[in-house]
Amino acid sequence: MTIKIAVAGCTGYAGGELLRLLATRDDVEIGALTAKTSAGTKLGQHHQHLTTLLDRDVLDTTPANLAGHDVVFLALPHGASAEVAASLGEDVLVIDSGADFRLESAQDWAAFYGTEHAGTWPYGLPELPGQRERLAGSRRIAVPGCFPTTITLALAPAVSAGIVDGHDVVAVAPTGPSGAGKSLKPHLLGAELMGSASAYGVGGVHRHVPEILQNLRKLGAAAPTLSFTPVLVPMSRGILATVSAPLSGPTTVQQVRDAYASAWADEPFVTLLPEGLWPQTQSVLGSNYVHVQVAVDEAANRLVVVAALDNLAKGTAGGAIQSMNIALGLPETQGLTTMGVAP
Ligand SMILES: NC(=O)C1=CN([C@@H]2O[C@H](COP(=O)(O)OP(=O)(O)OC[C@H]3O[C@@H](n4cnc5c(N)ncnc54)[C@H](OP(=O)(O)O)[C@@H]3O)[C@@H](O)[C@H]2O)C=CC1
Ligand SMILES: CC(=O)N[C@@H](CCC(=O)OP(=O)(O)O)C(=O)O
Repeated sequence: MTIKIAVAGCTGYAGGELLRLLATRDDVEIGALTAKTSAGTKLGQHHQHLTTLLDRDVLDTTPANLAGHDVVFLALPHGASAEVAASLGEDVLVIDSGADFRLESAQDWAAFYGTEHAGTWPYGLPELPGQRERLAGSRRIAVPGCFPTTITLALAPAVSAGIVDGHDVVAVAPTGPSGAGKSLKPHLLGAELMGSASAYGVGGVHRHVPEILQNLRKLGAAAPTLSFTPVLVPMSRGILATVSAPLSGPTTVQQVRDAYASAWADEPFVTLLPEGLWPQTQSVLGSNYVHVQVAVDEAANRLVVVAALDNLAKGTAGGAIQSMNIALGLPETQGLTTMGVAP
């Protein structure tokens, strides 16, 4: 069976990574590639690394251009997905990289995005309890944000096992500018970015806070609280999150390791590193893996977890393809790499 796919938002970073991962698959046919202001250009003008697709035309994002595909990936700015999705048949698998359909609470949506809530689709994080079953056969999938994937997975086994209860979670996460998309932003110009690290979205205002709390509740946390600080650093891709939370009771690091190893024994893309190895962004670049390491800070009585992923791979496009595989009944790992790129 050949799966005919379209990518709306093909000229952006997420669209480019989707195509990098999909173009080499024998079971995938690359159909329409669409955008907005770039319509009428060639894909090679935007993604010179996509060698076999350089001559492909970038079309306008219209219902007619997106018709006739088995899967349509939406890699559009927040707020643009609902209208496009509404024009696609219910039999078409629509996978949205944006935030529009991630949150269950319309109040949270209004508070953090300031527009009308479009709705809620099955959430594309298969590692959450029961989520593979929800994704199987689904025709609408909301891909998680890159920080929510990192921070949720960092804590998931600990919350599920009751090692922490999800209150007073503190997360600090350096990330690269590719997370902000390709459009021009003054604070992302090379001169401002190079050689400097800067916090942003400080004080509980980043829009990923409600999404992470929603995930922690799904893992069993009754009343989770989170203080989250993203930090922009000069590396093109990657997230390295350090997440800590108070221990529920006396716990050794071996007990924590056992809980993580057992929770992830069958997970294809999340792993607890061997003792002594701490996650590095470079080791997961281009791969769909999340690398995790744990420690117990006895003096502070806190669990400390460090997690690394590639925001464009497992954090967006790789996660989207993992969910597509599940939805279509394909092997979950098809077309996704486990090895990073180094040095
Ligand atoms: N970058 C990342 O690491 C992550 C991104 N995401 C999400 O993925 C989505 C895409 O992000 P990203 O690729 O970084 O963004 P970019 O800004 O790099 O790309 C946006 C794309 O959408 C197109 N576009 C913009 N407005 C419209 C519109 N109204 N109709 C049709 N096409 C439009 C642009 O086309 P044109 O060239 O014509 O302007 C471009 O192709 C966002 O919702 C983002 O939040 C999620 C997790 C991580
Ligand atoms: C550096 C930078 O700005 N990163 C982005 C990452 C967001 C993302 O990629 O996820 P969404 O799909 O929810 O936008 C940010 O912090 O908003």
